[in-house]
Amino acid sequence: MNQNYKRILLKLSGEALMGQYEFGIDSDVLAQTATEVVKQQQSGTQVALVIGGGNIFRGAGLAQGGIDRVSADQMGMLATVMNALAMQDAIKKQGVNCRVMSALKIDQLGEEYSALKAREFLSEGEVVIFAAGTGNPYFTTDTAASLRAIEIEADLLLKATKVDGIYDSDPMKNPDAKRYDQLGFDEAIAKELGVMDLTAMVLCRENKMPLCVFNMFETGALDKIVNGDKVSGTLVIPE
Ligand SMILES: Nc1ncnc2c1ncn2[C@@H]1O[C@H](COP(=O)(O)OP(=O)(O)O)[C@@H](O)[C@H]1O
Ligand SMILES: O=c1ccn([C@@H]2O[C@H](COP(=O)(O)OP(=O)(O)O)[C@@H](O)[C@H]2O)c(=O)[nH]1
Repeated sequence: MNQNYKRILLKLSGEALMGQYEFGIDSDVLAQTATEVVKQQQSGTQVALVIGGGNIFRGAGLAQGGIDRVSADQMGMLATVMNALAMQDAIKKQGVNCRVMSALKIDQLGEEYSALKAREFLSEGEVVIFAAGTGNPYFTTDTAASLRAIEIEADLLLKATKVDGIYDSDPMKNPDAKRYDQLGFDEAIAKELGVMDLTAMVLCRENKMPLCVFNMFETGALDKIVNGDKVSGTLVIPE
């Protein structure tokens, strides 16, 4: 049993699932990610997931192409449902019960979201994937991840992304950017450090939800973080 975190919420960007492709899902990445999740579940940590949809559709991009923003965001939310179904399958194939709970009603594909039910499923050892973001347009899956982490009373929100933490400026644009090992929400919000959207950050700050940003391609990183071992990543702590 991991001593540090009993229940975690892991946010994966949709783009991370693309792996070597330019669109869609790389089955190797899917299986590797499922293995890391299953490892946590089997060592006694309760794991909930939020997966983005950027590997399929992003509302803002579709809207730029002329689709009404609300419809475009609904398409984005449906993309997160597709990713959730793929991950559910990959986790189940490794012998672990996994449930999709959707913020939009899609009865045949997953059940309607309920925080109380989600907590029960997690307590019973199921992995729970929260699909369709918050269910509302103009939001992101980062915000959905913060909200769900708070609602299910997670001990930690983890954002797995392409970079290995939060820097003082975007490391993809500035090669001299410096990474924080740790910082407070006030500083992250005041400096508008772009790794997570502000709505998500503010929700975490107001509800004292600690956040860890790490590189999802670093094998074993999730395990180390949950066990309190050092990885290159950034911990954002509530003040
Ligand atoms: N201060 C910062 N620290 C770290 N990453 C940042 C920062 N500002 C912007 N970013 C960018 O945020 C991205 C991570 O966010 P993510 O939500 O995974 O990607 P996307 O917004 O493409 O879905 C990184 O690829 C990085 O380029
Ligand atoms: O609460 C939400 C969450 C997501 N989305 C839509 O779903 C898309 C995919 O989510 P996101 O961009 O957060 O995915 P990621 O960048 O993590 O892959 C977004 O662009 C939005 O169009 C939304 O409308 N409401």
